Amino acid sequence: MLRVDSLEVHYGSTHAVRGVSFELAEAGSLALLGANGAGKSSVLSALSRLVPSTGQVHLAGEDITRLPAERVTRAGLIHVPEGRRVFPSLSVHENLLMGLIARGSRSAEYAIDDVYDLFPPLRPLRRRSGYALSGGEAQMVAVGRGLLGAPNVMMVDEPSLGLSPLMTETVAEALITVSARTSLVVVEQNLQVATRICSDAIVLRAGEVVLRGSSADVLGSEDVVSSYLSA
Ligand SMILES: Nc1ncnc2c1ncn2[C@@H]1O[C@H](COP(=O)(O)OP(=O)(O)OP(=O)(O)O)[C@@H](O)[C@H]1O
Repeated sequence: MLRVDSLEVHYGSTHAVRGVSFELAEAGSLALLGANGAGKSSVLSALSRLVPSTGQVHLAGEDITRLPAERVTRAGLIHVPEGRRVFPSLSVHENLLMGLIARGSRSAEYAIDDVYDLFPPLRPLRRRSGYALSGGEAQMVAVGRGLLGAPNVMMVDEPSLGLSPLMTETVAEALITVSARTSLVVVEQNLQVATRICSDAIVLRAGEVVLRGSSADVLGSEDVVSSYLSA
């Protein structure tokens, strides 16, 4: 579903992503792990064309390497960014509907009611403004908005960041449900959460892939600990 070859990102003299390659099968799920500054978010930003990069990216067989950001989204590579980016002056319901713009003419995978079923706490909040949401509520809206964009692949950056253990659990359970029918790439600092959501994982250190395998194997590896301790 997604094939990434030899991805490179430079910010001036900082070489943030160094030759990263991976493949994600249909309905596959991949965690991108690593210490602060390892390059995880830069991989997602490069794939969604928010930062310049070199390398090749294929989505569902289509070469999307040179497409501008909005066409990448319309092709179905949907980025749920760190910090959620919920529109403060729109209601929960309106924020969710914004996801439909990304869907374009592709057929719907999820209806808005599916999103409320996935995140029941959002139902009574449908008229509440974005600015009045808690971090967890905003994260549910951000993921729901992504799903309404009919993702071929949804990339979720730090879903548990700043959330309570209970809210982390709600979001993780929802993403596990989503992973049964939607391909996922998840950047996550919380190793346990990431490896529960995703069947496979890669570990980045200083922009390079240093470990890849099933989530169980990666979690059991001693290298993963050292990767987290040394950026
Ligand atoms: N816009 C930018 N301009 C310059 N340097 C950047 C920019 N964004 C990231 N970097 C640098 O690129 C490297 C990789 O950062 P990135 O945010 O991709 O890492 P990360 O693994 O996602 O880290 P974190 O978990 O802290 O978000 C870091 O050295 C960071 O300082």
